[in-house]
Amino acid sequence: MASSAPLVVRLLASSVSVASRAGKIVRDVMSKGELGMFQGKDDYQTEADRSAQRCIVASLSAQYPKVNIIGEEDGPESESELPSDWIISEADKEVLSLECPVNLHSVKEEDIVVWVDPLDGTSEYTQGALMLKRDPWERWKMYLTHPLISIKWYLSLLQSHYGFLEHVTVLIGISVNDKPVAGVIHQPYYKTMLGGEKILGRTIWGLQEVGVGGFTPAPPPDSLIITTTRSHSNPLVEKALQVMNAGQIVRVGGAGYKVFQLLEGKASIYVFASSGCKKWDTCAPEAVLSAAGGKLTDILGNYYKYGGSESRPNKTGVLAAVNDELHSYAVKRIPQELKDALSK
Ligand SMILES: Nc1ncnc2c1ncn2[C@@H]1O[C@H](COP(=O)(O)O)[C@@H](OP(=O)(O)O)[C@H]1O
Ligand SMILES: [Mg+2]
Ligand SMILES: [Mg+2]
Ligand SMILES: [Mg+2]
Repeated sequence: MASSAPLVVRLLASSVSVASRAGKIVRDVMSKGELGMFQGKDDYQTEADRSAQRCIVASLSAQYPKVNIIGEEDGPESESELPSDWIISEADKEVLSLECPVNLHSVKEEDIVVWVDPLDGTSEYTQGALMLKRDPWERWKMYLTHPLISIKWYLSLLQSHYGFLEHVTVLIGISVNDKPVAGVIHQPYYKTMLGGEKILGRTIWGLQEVGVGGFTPAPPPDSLIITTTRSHSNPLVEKALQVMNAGQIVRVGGAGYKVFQLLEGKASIYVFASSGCKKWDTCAPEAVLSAAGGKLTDILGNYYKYGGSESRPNKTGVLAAVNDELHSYAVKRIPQELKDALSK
């Protein structure tokens, strides 16, 4: 659909629509039960990661051919043709009607780099699958052959594995001149009940100077609650958590989901003192969080740059907070030797 809205607004509106379609692909791969998992360069990837990325990249590049789109999954190009319903040309109407910030009015396609993480939280996606995939008879056998496992314990295990799927997000971050200015976080397994019917998926978008939509942020918790990785910890990550003096540490998967935790008032600071996250993990979360009044940087307090030639790893970690005050508190608590260890 042709629209006279400025490019950044159109691209954000298209990204909102395509992120939902990618989220459906993620659910469909899980329902088929065959994840096609293999060990990529430095982490696992599944059929859902690959297919969701193909859907996003093909849809956006068809409409915005000169935009530089960088996705996480850079494996060999698939030979198979893309199903036609994976090419999305719709654009979210609410976003299309937004007032574009003045400094973004004249942005051209060549000035934009889009960072795509088709499935953030792959570890949680595969672990969520583990319990769902298992044959019900196999589950009963597991229960019957382990008399020490109570039904209550078993049900809570099942619940917690299914709960991991909520950590999965689809991330599309739009950067202009190195800076994330707009972004989309879509959560394919979020459940809402509408008139007795279960609706899956929700999307939050953020645009610089405009704010966020699709979701209403909640105030931060009264006490200091930190959110961090559940599957990629190491001694430096743990050290940085210890020094925060937090009342509670919540370990969840994915950079996108951790920013949801901040915006839902379930945590106030996100700390990850490790070089494991990449630009596609943080571009959309940074854009959305800053549009909501928060801040995402490395653990030294410096912003990352999102130009196309920047190195992919976020070498000096991630430190994000719901406001500037909590962000500076966290930067000050990180000891110099930890900052030095990551900067090496
Ligand atoms: N040590 C590491 N090696 C590889 N990827 C890492 C990593 N630490 C973090 N990441 C990536 O950063 C994202 C957030 O991690 P976490 O859930 O641990 O906070 C995940 O993205 P993906 O799931 O998209 O690969 C994860 O793979
Ligand atoms: Mg990955
Ligand atoms: Mg990721
Ligand atoms: Mg990913």
